[in-house]
Amino acid sequence: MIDEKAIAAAVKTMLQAIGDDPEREGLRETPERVARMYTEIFAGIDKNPADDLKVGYELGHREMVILKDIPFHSMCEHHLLPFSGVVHIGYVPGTDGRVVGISKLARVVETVARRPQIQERMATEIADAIVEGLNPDGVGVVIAAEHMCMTMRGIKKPGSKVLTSALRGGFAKRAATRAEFMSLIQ
Ligand SMILES: Nc1nc2c(ncn2[C@@H]2O[C@H](COP(=O)(O)OP(=O)(O)OP(=O)(O)O)[C@@H](O)[C@H]2O)c(=O)[nH]1
Ligand SMILES: [Zn+2]
Repeated sequence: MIDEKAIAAAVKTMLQAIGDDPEREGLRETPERVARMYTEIFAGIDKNPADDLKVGYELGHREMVILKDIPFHSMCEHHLLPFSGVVHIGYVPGTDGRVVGISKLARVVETVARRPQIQERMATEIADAIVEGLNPDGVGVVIAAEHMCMTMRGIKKPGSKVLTSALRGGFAKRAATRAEFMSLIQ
């Protein structure tokens, strides 16, 4: 449960600590506003992303399904600055041929993005949620993102892209499955 009062108090302390005046007109409502925003952008903390996959269909489909270029914004847990980009997800249904509504894959992305994150773990959590929720033959996740902590501060390398992946089941075991996925998401 997100404690908006505690967030607002902390933001007020931080504004004072950077030497600004939290009582000046422009900042007076900022602590509460940031608290409401945190409730929105960290809404995935207590959720199990596999729950997003409960509504499925046994279509008997046994070929690869891909949803690519799913846009997301998340917050890097090191600096609490955004990192943003796209996720590509592919899976091959299991022996029951169970598939989910395509939007449910994007819901999994939303759930894991709305936590303090690192990009590697985000890929892992998406892949593991699909394994748990769908029991597929295999799943592949590739994420390409730009990190504000590397563009607006620190090393300042705008345009540099971080790529991470997580492969499970047939995507990890079979080079041909992996190659099919990688060529389709290009
Ligand atoms: N592996 C990984 N690293 C990340 C991610 N997001 C941010 N980082 C890195 O986290 C690291 C934190 O490094 P520190 O040395 O503790 O912090 P810092 O002094 O602010 O580091 P600089 O960014 O190099 O200035 C940095 O190298 C960031 O680039 C991510 O999603 N995955
Ligand atoms: Zn960072």
